[in-house]
Amino acid sequence: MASVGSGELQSANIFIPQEWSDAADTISYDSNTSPAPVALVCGPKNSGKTTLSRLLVNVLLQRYKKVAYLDTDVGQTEFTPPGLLSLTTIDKITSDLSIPCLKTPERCFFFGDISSKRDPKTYLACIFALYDHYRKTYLLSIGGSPGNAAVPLVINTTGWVKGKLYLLSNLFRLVWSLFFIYRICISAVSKNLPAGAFWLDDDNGAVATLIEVNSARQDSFNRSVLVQKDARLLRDLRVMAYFRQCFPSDMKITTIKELSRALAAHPPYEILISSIKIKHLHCEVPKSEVFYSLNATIVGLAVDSEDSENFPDCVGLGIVRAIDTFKHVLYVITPVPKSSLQKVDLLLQGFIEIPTCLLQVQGCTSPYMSADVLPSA
Ligand SMILES: Nc1ncnc2c1ncn2[C@@H]1O[C@H](COP(=O)(O)OP(=O)(O)OP(=O)(O)O)[C@@H](O)[C@H]1O
Repeated sequence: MASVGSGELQSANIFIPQEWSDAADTISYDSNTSPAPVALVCGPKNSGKTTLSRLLVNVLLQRYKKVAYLDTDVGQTEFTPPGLLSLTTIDKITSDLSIPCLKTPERCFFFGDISSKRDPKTYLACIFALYDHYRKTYLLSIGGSPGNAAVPLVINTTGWVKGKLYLLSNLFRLVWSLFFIYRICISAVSKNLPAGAFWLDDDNGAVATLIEVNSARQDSFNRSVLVQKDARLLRDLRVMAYFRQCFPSDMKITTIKELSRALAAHPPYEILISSIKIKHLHCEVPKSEVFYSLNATIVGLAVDSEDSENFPDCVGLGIVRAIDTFKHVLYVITPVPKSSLQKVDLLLQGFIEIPTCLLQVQGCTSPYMSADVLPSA
């Protein structure tokens, strides 16, 4: 396959400095080794980790048919709505490095929060389960053979802030087949991750190559800086883009008001309460309050694992539209296809919320969005 360098992969509003290009090309020069490379991108919040990860995926797709992407950034997810930890395979180069797009992950868990803070143990365990899935599917079964059959892995991490070093170090240690660690730095040294292989114990030999690059954005003094973004707004947009998928793409929904009304009018799925389990993550809810807490919220639609050691697979998100306690039925809106929905037997509730802007549309009465639609508890 003819190869173009990473320089040719940049998009209009994204600037790829030479340093980034060279760093990204390293992964493809060294890719003749077996097994396929595993690269992890880390650095401070808003330093460009996601943008660099997308560039790495594009560079790898010039050499490999498929690239796996392990998204550990629950607050700013790449291919899913927020609150999910996922492993996705990609087979097409992204033409615009500045925008995320929704994709159906190969494996996905509902973590149910936008940060690992509340439950770092479960967070790391989910990531390890996803990595293990990658390892068993793509490293062990194919024998790690180089070439088109091999599937490299890019891991994007959550923005590093002081106090979270143990979490990142543990994550690095879990992923034993790491080849490259891309560490993005900014000029304000105190905000950077410690230099060198900070995650290794003294007696643990370093195997991964550490590649340090500066953030691409510079101020007028040529200092590498962070680009602030409105994380909450971006999360709300991802949730709305996700539920927009409930409707055909040619249906005219261009404003929040139109989406809100379309969701209010959308026929929900009926789920018999007796056919599912309900689990609240990160908090305990008294039995008598379970339905009150579920009503008009976002839930993870999951398939309970028979093996209690495993996390339940999540097939997507749903909005609990209403609950009829007399009929023992839950009404759920979701873009998940019926075939996948039939396997769902567990609803997971966390802290992922319906965007306020969707609930506050003029003419709709929150949380039911409009009158005369469905009975509720
Ligand atoms: N090379 C670049 N050229 C232009 N803009 C960039 C570049 N790198 C990052 N940005 C912009 O900076 C902002 C932060 O980038 P990005 O989302 O990649 O950072 P991040 O480190 O992944 O953030 P987070 O810590 O929230 O996960 C975005 O608006 C992005 O478009």
